[in-house]
Amino acid sequence: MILEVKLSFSYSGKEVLKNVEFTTEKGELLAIIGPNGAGKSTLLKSMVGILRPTGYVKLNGTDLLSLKPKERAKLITYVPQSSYPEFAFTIEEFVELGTYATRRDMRSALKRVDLWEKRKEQITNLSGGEYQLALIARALAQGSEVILLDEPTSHLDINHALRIMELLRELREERIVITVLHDLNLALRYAERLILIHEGRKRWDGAPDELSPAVIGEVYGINAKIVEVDGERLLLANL
Ligand SMILES: Nc1ncnc2c1ncn2[C@@H]1O[C@H](COP(=O)(O)OP(=O)(O)OP(=O)(O)O)[C@@H](O)[C@H]1O
Repeated sequence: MILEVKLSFSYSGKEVLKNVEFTTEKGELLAIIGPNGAGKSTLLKSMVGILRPTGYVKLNGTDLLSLKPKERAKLITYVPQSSYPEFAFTIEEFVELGTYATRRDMRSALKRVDLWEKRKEQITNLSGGEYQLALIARALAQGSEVILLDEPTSHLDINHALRIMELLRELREERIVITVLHDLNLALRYAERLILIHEGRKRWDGAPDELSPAVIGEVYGINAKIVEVDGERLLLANL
């Protein structure tokens, strides 16, 4: 399974995504990093067809952007940045809603994120972290080959954040998983590949081990240092 992407996008004349090009495959957890306003969400929304970019998103040679929305939705799923649900569904209704999920898909997705026991509860009763897990379960139930996540660990405590990263690492064996991450240390630790976006362009692309503090420092406008602790690379930063 191979995904080839080349995209540009403008918001009413202002180009915010400038010919961003990359290829990824199943088995590689790909993290998109970059400062606020760099174009990361725009990239994901363009890939899933919420926005109408120019370029292509080819899955095994088929351009997903040329498919009808219903057909596209079976192949690529987007987990948005968590915003609080407005309607009082139960968790199981929420996961089934608007997807092609069967009851069996729904059950296995909820079990996978540890929400099966709570399935009869109202979605509005969940904590921020549990709601994020429900969003991910909904995407899993959809069963698409490509899953895009926009900052799945924001608002989460360290325990939930690590659980989600472990889940993504597991999922990347079965699907193409691309996630926007703000937490660079989570990205360094869990991703196998990083793409750094800056001012709408791809600024850097490579393995976390190869990312230099100088590039991070320049793009984020900080003094960055990478130290090694117990074999893991950790980013330290100050202004
Ligand atoms: N609806 C919109 N109309 C006009 N400009 C927009 C719109 N949404 C985003 N932008 C602009 O596009 C650029 C990229 O925004 P985007 O949300 O993709 O950045 P991001 O990297 O995801 O940022 P963050 O990390 O803060 O979520 C920003 O300059 C932003 O102001």
